[in-house]
Amino acid sequence: MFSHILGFPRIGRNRELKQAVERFQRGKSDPAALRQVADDLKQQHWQDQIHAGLSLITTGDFALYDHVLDTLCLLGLVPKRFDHHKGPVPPATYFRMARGDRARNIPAMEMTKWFDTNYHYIVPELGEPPRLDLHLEPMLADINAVKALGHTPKPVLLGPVSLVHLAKKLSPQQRQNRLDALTEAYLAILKALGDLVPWLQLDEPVLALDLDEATRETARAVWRRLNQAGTGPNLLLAGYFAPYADNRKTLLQADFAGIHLDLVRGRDDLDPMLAALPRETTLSLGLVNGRNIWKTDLNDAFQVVDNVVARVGEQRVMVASSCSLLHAPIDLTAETELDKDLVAGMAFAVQKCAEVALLAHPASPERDRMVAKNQEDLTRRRKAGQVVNPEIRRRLEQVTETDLTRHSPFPKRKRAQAAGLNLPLLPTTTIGSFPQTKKIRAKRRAFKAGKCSAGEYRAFLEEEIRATIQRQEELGLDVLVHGESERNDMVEYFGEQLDGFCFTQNGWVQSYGNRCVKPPIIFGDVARPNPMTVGWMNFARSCTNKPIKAMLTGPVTLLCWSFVREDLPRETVCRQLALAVRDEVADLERAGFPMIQIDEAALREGMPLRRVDQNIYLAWAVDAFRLASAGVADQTQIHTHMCYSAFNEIIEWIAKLDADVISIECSRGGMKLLNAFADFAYPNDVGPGVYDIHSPRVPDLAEIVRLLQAALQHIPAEQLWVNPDCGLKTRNWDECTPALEQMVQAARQVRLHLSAHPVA
Ligand SMILES: Nc1nc2c(c(=O)[nH]1)N[C@@H](CNc1ccc(C(=O)N[C@@H](CCC(=O)N[C@@H](CCC(=O)N[C@@H](CCC(=O)O)C(=O)O)C(=O)O)C(=O)O)cc1)CN2
Ligand code: MET
Ligand SMILES: [Zn+2]
Repeated sequence: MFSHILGFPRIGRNRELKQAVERFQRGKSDPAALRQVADDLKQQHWQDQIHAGLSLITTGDFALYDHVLDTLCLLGLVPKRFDHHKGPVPPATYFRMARGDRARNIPAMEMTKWFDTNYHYIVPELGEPPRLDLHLEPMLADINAVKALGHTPKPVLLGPVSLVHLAKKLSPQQRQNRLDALTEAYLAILKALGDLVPWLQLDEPVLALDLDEATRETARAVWRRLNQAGTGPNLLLAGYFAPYADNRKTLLQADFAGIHLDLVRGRDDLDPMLAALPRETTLSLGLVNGRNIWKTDLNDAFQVVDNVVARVGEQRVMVASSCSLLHAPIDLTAETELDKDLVAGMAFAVQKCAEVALLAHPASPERDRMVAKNQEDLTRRRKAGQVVNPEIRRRLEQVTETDLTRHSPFPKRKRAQAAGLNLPLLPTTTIGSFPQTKKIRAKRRAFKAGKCSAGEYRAFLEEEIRATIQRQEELGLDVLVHGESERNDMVEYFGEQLDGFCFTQNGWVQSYGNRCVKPPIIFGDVARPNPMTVGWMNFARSCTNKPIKAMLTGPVTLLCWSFVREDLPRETVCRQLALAVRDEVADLERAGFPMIQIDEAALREGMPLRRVDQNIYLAWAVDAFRLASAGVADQTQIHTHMCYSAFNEIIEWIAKLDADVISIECSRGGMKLLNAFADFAYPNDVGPGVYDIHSPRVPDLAEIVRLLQAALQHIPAEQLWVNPDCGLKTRNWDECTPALEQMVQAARQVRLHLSAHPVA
């Protein structure tokens, strides 16, 4: 029986990739040095898979920045503005596509969420007629490298249907035309692969989405053509993150030699798939969860494998991870500080490879022993301390609708807040974080390593906060923030102060390009033993007479950006988090903070991919936000923030959050997002981002004025706030100071214009 994973994490055990990419971007290394790091990492990942005992070794899953960007480069699909004509895309151009170019004033390609994960991909631009120019050398080199190790490579390629579906908006004709061209390109790839490898994994993650009949029809035609190529490897179609559900029929009609099932998210697919499976088709059983850090229940998994083998025969079964392991940290053995009972229940990428390999073993005493050990480990984890907190469970039972509802409706609150705050029209503010400089990170590392005392660390951060506030005063911003310099990450920082969480030392996961996160682990009931932010906020307030907006992360985002226990419904864990945030909000209000921002950056991302599941999620997610935020008096202004959010379909739910002010990412889309707000007559205040913080490029005054004027077409001036798209932690001061100067200047200019031309 074949065993394989859908992809391995790319960053390296010690984030070698991040360091190498940053060195290259700073001009401190050359393409050869960068390539050497990439080659070493790939070798390591193959060795990890070989060592685990997997029978197919995955290639083509590595990327220096993003795998969608790599696919575009493999196909030669470089947008015109990057001025690349023919030949392999050099690294400098590759990174320019991802990050833009400040010196040459070339905007970056867009980046957005990869399905419902915290990974971000580069959005393909296929608006210009494609000039396909295949560069298969890296793909073939990897295949040959694995062969040279004496193993069977299984290359992965993002499929044409998904590539076009994920691209920036195309007309139906453009879509068809691009698909036709891509199909030819993929046929050429199959031809080039010939009989070099037995399988090619063709990823078509769009199968996790609700597709209309026309899209399915086109997809089927494309896939059939690839499958009828008559040359090249067998195609193993891989979808993941949701059941295929009503896309199943299309898939079955496309003649794939193999079909992968995500049996973590799509267990319901299994029986109907078995019932309808063509006689020759191989099934890949995705039994090991690529999205979480808990061990697989091997007893349960073997039952599935044994059943399927009994039905279709061993020859036609593979075992696999549910999706790519990109979303998991790399190696549990690096974690020496975690509670041993909890560790007994965990598996990171390397351990998951071993689980998959084991699942391909035929029944034997050895296998029985491994399963027994697995069951013992799972029991040990279940019994680990602190899992149940009776007080929290009691409090949650007592929550009523009143706890989820503000005292007065928004118009009345708005008057009460205006009286206390005295802000100008179009108030200017930021989203919370200011640059996390090397200096700040180095100090935190020294503190965590015991090389700097708590007092020294505190004094250092207070100086950072004081300086950040002074800079904001100099910039003339209306509502100030403390800058978040004390936070390693907006989720990890709160997790560290809550019961029920534990932390890895090195459990990094790629979020985009060189940026990684270290998601905390929620293993037990969540409770907040002490205030988490009040001390820093008080200090910030002592530095200025201007209003300070206190800064929290909301319950849904804490949930989505953590690894979560699986013995309670997510909804319940989320409500526990909401209670903890609610207590913090109450403490901040009592301490006299009239503005509190509760970030829900992940609210949209956490939405299930299938429409049938969405309303259930949105209902509990919105309730969790309300539970966290609604306990305050009318005068207290609740802000929230969301990034990368396609809101059009969920605007009613956004309104139900009933935040007094919402700031959202908008600038790259030229305020198009605001159509939804205008069409729905969104009642509360809105701060559409007017400055793209994801690029080092500094916007000019006219550009921001234009965006503000566009926003005023949709949102009445009385409801409009002025702010960047997101936090500034990834920028440096040289980038964000001039950008914020322009932003404040633009707000002043538009205010003047409004007072000279009052709207009737
Ligand atoms: N969880 C989460 N998800 C998110 C976001 C977010 O902010 N958090 N933002 C959106 C975009 N995604 C992002 C993800 C990560 C980063 C980011 O800046 N990550 C940092 C790491 C942040 C961190 O946790 N830093 C720690 C540890 C830093 C570190 O690496 N320290 C070095 C030393 C640092 C030095 O001397 O330079 C070391 O230990 O070796 C800290 O500050 O304490 C990075 O990759 O560089 C930004 C945006 C969406 N998803
Ligand atoms: C990813 S959303 C970021 C919100 C947070 N308050 C910040 O400014 O960094
Ligand atoms: Zn954001």
